[in-house]
Amino acid sequence: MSESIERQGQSAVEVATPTRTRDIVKKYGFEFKKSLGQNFLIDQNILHKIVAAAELDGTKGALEIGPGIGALTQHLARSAGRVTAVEIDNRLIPILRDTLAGEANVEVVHADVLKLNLHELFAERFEGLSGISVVANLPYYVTTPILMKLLEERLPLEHIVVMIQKEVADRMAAKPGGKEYGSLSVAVQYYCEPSIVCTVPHTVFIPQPNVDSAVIKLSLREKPAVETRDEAHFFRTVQASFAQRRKTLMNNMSSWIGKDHRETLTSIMEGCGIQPSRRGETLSLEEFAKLSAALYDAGLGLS
Ligand SMILES: C[S@@+](CC[C@H](N)C(=O)[O-])C[C@H]1O[C@@H](n2cnc3c(N)ncnc32)[C@H](O)[C@@H]1O
Repeated sequence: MSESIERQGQSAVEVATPTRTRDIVKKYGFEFKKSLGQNFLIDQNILHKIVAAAELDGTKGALEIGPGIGALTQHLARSAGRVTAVEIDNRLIPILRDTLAGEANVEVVHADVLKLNLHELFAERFEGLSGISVVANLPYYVTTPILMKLLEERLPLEHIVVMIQKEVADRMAAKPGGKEYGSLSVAVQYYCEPSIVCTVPHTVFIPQPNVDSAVIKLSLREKPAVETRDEAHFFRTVQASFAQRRKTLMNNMSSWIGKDHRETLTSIMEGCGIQPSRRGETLSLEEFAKLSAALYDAGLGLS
């Protein structure tokens, strides 16, 4: 269900102002769908910050997920060599045809990004460019599945700069020791170096969401932050360590591996320099990697 629209020239009118956005919405009789996370940005300042963080230039490609009526797309078109914007809502396709009428380097693809073969899309759209980044104001209901798809599919990305719910951004960037640090922090930091670009009040959207937002920049590492014996085992170890946050590492590990292995687990943890009485939320990525490798070598938690 993919449909492409190539554009010619340069559009002059900014989409992301309160008046222009309201005019477009009225002109097309567009009704926002909460179920698709439709909150459109109306603040030029924030758009400039998002685009600046992505470090684009004419040799780079940008993938936008969910262009809406084209507020961010316009800015990307001016900064990147090529832009591909993937939008799920067919009612927005004719609107984008108008608002992006001037942008020669933009292609709109009508699809659900979660169902799209992004490797194929990248080969078709971004071949020959010097780098590709994802830049988006993400629909909040699918933020984590979208980001995990981008990371787990090992797409050749430089940066992911996305507006997401502030609470989720804080969890992604959290360091060990706090209540925000969890398996999402470990998964994101395994693949990327995260930094919060700015926090964003709910007043810069139409309609306004119920939560505050943040722009987070995830710079992809050349190789994962830690070495693992087996990646899937590493992530299973992390999941198990956070299974019940109030429990000690020992209790979480023995629920996963089996109560009859408590002695072995004690000596494995101590061998890694990790006190069994610690909680999962205090372990660094390096410690999770050490623990996973030792369990793996002992044949524990393999399936
Ligand atoms: C938060 S709005 C952002 C709109 C625009 N980029 C802006 O900043 O004003 C999220 C957009 O993602 C689209 N969307 C939601 N789920 C999607 C999916 N699975 N694949 C592609 N686009 C999706 C929505 O229709 C909406 O246009």
